[in-house]
Amino acid sequence: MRPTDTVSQTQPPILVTGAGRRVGLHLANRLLDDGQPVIAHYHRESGGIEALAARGALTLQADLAHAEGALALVDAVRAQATALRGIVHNASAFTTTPTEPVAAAAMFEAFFSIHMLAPYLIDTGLAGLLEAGGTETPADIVHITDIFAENPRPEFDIYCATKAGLENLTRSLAKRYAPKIKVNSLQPGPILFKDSHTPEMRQRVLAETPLGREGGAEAVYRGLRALLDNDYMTGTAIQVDGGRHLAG
Ligand SMILES: NC(=O)C1=CN([C@@H]2O[C@H](COP(=O)(O)OP(=O)(O)OC[C@H]3O[C@@H](n4cnc5c(N)ncnc54)[C@H](OP(=O)(O)O)[C@@H]3O)[C@@H](O)[C@H]2O)C=CC1
Ligand SMILES: Nc1nc2c(c(=O)[nH]1)N=C([C@H](O)[C@@H](O)CO)CN2
Repeated sequence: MRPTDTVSQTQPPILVTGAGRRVGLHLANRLLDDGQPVIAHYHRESGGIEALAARGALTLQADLAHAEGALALVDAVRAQATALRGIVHNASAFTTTPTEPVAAAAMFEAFFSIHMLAPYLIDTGLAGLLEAGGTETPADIVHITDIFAENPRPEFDIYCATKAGLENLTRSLAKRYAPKIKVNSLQPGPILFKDSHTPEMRQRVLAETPLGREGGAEAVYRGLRALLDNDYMTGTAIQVDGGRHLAG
């Protein structure tokens, strides 16, 4: 754990996990653009995380593939902040399931930890800071899942199953923490392809997407804003997918 700065006292910060690159980095930067203090969790060092620190974000490293990493992150946040405006669970791993059983088992343990156990330990461990925000507006927990949590793709069965578990935790924690904390999920679709996606793979995905294009990280930020700015939503999900969930 390496805190690199103190947290601004203007208003309670929002913790964003997996903020070192891609969507998580974009969410952290856009929250800072909006004057919202940020605690940026990261896994591996990156230029993006250094830039967030230079913008005043508190940056904290943790490997969420193990419970100890999540528990250490909770301790580090509690040592640096007396209240939180929100938590955005963006950290995730994404790959097809190996055919070899031992490798599949190891992946299941890691994906269960990253997608379910770490969010659960962080949400329950930091609920007191969320409730200490001191305003009438409920604090926010946002779980970033996937449209395929509802209708899985078998080649990604472990990824989809653990994301589905996070969806279910969204509803349990929404019941548990109301009215002081809202708990909702964002279900992205084709937001940002990886370099490993071939042109054929991209074309196949976009052919199943009514709006016909990649959404981009800003589409996820607009979904996050919709949840943060609405004090009458909890236990629900917003699909940010260009309509791909309609593909069946
Ligand atoms: N991109 C897309 O089209 C879609 C994305 N989503 C979801 O949106 C979110 C953001 O997507 P995207 O930016 O593409 O995700 P990425 O896979 O590019 O990044 C996820 C983040 O999680 C971090 N992470 C991975 N493993 C660990 C670990 N063991 N401990 C802690 N952090 C870890 C990564 O850090 P590092 O790289 O340093 O390991 C990275 O910062 C994810 O939850 C994803 O499942 C859902 C559907 C579509
Ligand atoms: N953690 C991640 N989850 C997902 C990613 C990703 O890059 N990282 N990407 C996808 C796919 O691009 C999919 O949405 C389009 O085929 C899904 N989840």
